[in-house]
Amino acid sequence: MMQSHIRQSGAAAAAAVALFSYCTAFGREGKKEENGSVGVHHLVAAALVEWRPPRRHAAISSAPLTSFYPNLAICEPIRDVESDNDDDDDDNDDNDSDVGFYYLRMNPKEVERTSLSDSHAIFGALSGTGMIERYDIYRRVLDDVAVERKPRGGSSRREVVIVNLSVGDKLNGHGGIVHGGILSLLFDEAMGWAYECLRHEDDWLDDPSSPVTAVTANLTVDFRAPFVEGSEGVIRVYHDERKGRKIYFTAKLESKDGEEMAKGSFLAIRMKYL
Ligand SMILES: CCCCCCCCCCCCCCCC(=O)SCCNC(=O)CCNC(=O)[C@H](O)C(C)(C)COP(=O)(O)OP(=O)(O)OC[C@H]1O[C@@H](n2cnc3c(N)ncnc32)[C@H](O)[C@@H]1OP(=O)(O)O
Repeated sequence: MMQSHIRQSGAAAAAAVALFSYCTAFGREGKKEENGSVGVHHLVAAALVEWRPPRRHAAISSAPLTSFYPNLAICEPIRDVESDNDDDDDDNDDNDSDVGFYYLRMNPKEVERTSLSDSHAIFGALSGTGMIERYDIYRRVLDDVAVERKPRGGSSRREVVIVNLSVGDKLNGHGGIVHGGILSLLFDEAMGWAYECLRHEDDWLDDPSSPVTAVTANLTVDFRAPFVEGSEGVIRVYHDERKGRKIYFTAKLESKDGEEMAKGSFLAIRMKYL
């Protein structure tokens, strides 16, 4: 109802830039700039009790609340990125360009695995100043029209999750360059969230009654450019294919300027007994 749509065709990059710019325009403490231009309306999830994401995130994560972790987010209309894209001519758009989506921020504290802050690598031991300073996960949600048009079956490549992240100066390999193992970790986690998001889609699991816990069986990362300490970036995870228990993903890490810093491919396998 209140959701705005980000145009998929030609505007995805703009959306990402807007998302990134917006996320990084505010401090980690979530202070909103005076006279900030984003998000005037908000819906608060009724079930939200303990944790509320800063408004800066809510502004890019408009969502009609669904049964999918219903207490994850405060919802506000997303920023209208179309206004940043005036080159687009509405009259000339074909139907496909009307397909829309928005991003919904996920809350790790709602999830048993990631809420184990003492033992979780990203949200626990390696979280903090100089280390993983930000790891904000957003599920990409299709609007109603897009859902209707979404290809069914196991081989529809699409972006599932993005992660807005920042890494400090204490996780390097070479001086000033973030350790490749750390980047692999960041990729691996992002893929895990993508899997979790997919498996909650009604039509996605061919056999919902079978075990749904998945683990990473294979992870390959190509490092394209040094990700320097103190950098911010965005990981985009794409679901490529599903073959029975095997789920294939690819991902890329983009710098703040949109440069591809690394890309990864993943195979997650649903376990037999968990
Ligand atoms: C909003 C909510 C957010 C939630 C937020 C939480 C998210 C939560 C998500 C969890 C994601 C966590 C993200 C961190 C992910 C880790 O870090 S997990 C930890 C690291 N990974 C592990 O410990 C896995 C260890 N390995 C294993 O347990 C087992 O080898 C596996 C992967 C379960 C496979 O064992 P298996 O089921 O016995 O496999 P098997 O029947 O032999 O083979 C099945 C198929 O897979 C193939 N295969 C098996 N292994 C491989 C391989 N390494 N390479 C290629 N193919 C393979 C086989 O060839 C076979 O293929 P088909 O013949 O069917 O075509």
